[in-house]
Amino acid sequence: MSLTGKTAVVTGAAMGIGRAVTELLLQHGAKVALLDVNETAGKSLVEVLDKLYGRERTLFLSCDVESEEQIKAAFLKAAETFGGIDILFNNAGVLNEDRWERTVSINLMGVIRGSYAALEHMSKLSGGRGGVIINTSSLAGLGPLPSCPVYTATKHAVVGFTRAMAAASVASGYGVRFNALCPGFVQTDLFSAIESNLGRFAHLAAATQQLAEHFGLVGMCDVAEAALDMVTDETKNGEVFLVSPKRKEYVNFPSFVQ
Ligand SMILES: NC(=O)C1=CN([C@@H]2O[C@H](COP(=O)(O)OP(=O)(O)OC[C@H]3O[C@@H](n4cnc5c(N)ncnc54)[C@H](O)[C@@H]3O)[C@@H](O)[C@H]2O)C=CC1
Ligand SMILES: CCCCCC(=O)/C=C/C=C\C=C\C=C\[C@@H](O)[C@@H](O)CCCC(=O)O
Repeated sequence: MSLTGKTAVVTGAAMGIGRAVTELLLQHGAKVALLDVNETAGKSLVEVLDKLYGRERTLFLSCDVESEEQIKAAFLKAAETFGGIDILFNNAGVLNEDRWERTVSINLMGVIRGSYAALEHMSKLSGGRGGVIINTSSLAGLGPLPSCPVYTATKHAVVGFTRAMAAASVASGYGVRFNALCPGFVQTDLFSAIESNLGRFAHLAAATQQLAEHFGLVGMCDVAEAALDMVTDETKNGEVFLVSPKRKEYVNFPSFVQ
């Protein structure tokens, strides 16, 4: 699928992985609505992107994915400004084992809120053109990170939600593909702040650091390219892309169908 003229919405777009994927989508010709709760970072990023890609191709919208109302308003604004929505990158996420209910609300419920709001614009059943939704999970969505059980649970849940929605979309005729991105450790603010966000598991910080050293850091470009692959390859639906320093591959899950 060519991205020229396509419209994307990216949550958590102001920094880190969301920013990298936003830039790659722009480089490939898409128009991007950048949604983030951090207005300062979002607005200053859009100023930079406007100069590189043109003012008419970017739009910053202040949006907290914990709020269904804010998500709906932002998606409506994006669709009205750009003429529909073709791509959603549900990426906003936090790691905070102390404020674990908020972690569930952002990492899992934010993905659900975003997906359902996007379907109102993207589903062929509601007059949309179809398209693709990519949800950011993690390597912690495939195996446990002992220092952050709630974060691990949200990321496993994102994988399950994505795969079930992919099947539901086919069965319902939405015309929307759903795929999940599972990166290993990436050097971002979320990663740098681990030690202060582990709550009752703070004593496992050193072990997590050792695990990160064992795995190594994934390059931001590799993560963004994996997301792009799942956007542009129209054969990919219900797929999960694992991106670690040693492995860049679609995950094979066991089949329980006889
Ligand atoms: N950094 C890493 O090692 C990995 C990160 N991930 C996932 O990637 C995603 C992005 O994380 P990073 O780029 O590392 O983090 P980051 O902290 O660099 O960026 C996260 C962005 O999301 C925004 N955000 C946070 N809460 C929000 C909310 N309620 N509503 C809207 N925006 C919100 C932040 O303002 C920020 O711009 C997350 O879902 C994270 O769990 C997955 C695997 C590895
Ligand atoms: C605590 C920092 C978290 C930073 C953000 C994040 O999501 C990073 C996750 C990175 C790595 C997670 C690794 C988990 C590893 C093991 O559980 C391992 O068994 C996973 C194996 C998956 C596979 O089948 O290869």
